Amino acid sequence: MSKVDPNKPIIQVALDILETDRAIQIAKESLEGGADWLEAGTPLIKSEGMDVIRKLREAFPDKTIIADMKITDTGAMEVEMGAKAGADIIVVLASADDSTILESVRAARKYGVKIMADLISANEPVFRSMEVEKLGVDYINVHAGIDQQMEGHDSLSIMKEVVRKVNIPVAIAGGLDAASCAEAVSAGADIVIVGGNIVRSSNVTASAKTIRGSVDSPSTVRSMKVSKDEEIRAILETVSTSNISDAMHRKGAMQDIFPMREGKKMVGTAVTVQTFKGDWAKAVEAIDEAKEGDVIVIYNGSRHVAPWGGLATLSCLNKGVAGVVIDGAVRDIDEIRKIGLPVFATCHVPNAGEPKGFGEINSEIVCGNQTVNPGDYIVGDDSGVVVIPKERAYEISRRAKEVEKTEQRLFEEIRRGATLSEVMKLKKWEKH
Ligand SMILES: O=C([C@H](O)CO)[C@H](O)[C@H](O)COP(=O)(O)O
Repeated sequence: MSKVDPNKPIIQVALDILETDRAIQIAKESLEGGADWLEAGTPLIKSEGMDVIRKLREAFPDKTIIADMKITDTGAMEVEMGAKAGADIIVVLASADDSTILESVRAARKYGVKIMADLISANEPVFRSMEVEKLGVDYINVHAGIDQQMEGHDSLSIMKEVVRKVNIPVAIAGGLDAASCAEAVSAGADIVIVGGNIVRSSNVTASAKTIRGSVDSPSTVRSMKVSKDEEIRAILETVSTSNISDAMHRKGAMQDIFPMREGKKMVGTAVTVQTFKGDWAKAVEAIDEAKEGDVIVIYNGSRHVAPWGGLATLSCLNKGVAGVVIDGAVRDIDEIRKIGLPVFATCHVPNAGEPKGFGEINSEIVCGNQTVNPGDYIVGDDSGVVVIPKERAYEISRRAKEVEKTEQRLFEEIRRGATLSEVMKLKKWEKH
């Protein structure tokens, strides 16, 4: 049961933005959507220093402001800094030494502010939550960090245990959306801390309103359980190959592979085919090996003889294959376009070669200068094709989604009249 006000859980919006002026604007839009508390996120504090707390205090004199300083040492000195800059609540890492937490609590009492202990990466988080309560902290935040979220961690199951063990208000953070906010509040969270799903959306006010609705009426929110593969595919359908390449530190794109028909998105898992110039047998046999939702990825290497054409494309359509990628040529381009299956290739040419039978299906290949293994996720769109190694598919798809959300907000700010370099403060962030 909530310890603050069971009928009105608090929405704390985490301003994980790098510039004060953008953070203030996003804070304003979040408040209009029903957010309650404003958090100067750790990246914002690192980028702008304590001045951002002063500016937030100036802009929002009546609002509760949290300084997410994640204090690890010199508790008294840092709490004093946060308090004097205007914060109401200061965040200390629960994994910090007891001496640091005690000093933070003592300083907080002296300056009339509160302490929130963040359980991010704490060993034995449930036990530590009881310890830090005894040390005098005012709030506990059960938190899956952003990097941890990308690998599939969430904080809900731990939070459910923590709320039963402590008597102080409990916050939860870590990639929360409307569904997980509702679940957290139903399980007893007093404060939901939401970053990306509010601050990086193109319509911050509408996103905050959606979260407000789910937090105030959690029983009306439905969540659907899906498999990891379904989750990965669903995310990949919504992001672009450029988002994915950004998420992979600007890697993963196949070279010299182009869509044979634009406007066709392709998402699937690889069936790989190693073929040889002038031989189309293995490429076509791979259609029988492929399952619904697979992408056939072929290395052929010839720009003059095509191992693929219209008949093979139609066979793929019948089997529910998601698309085809060929490091090499295709033919029957008019038929391929009519059939509508996404096909990506180096070029097109009328010659077909012969079905000789050399090569291999489902071994590691290199296609478009990228290594592809069977089962890797392959995404294609008008910009080209990217390969996501299957071992990192969940993480990369989540990171690509974050890239896409960040861009949505940048698009919105550019629509309002700024240029890209202005929004990104490009000069300031050039490498020195
Ligand atoms: O505290 C946070 C993180 O460690 C970066 O500073 C985030 O503010 C917190 O996780 C909430 O953000 P989302 O996970 O994006 O909702």
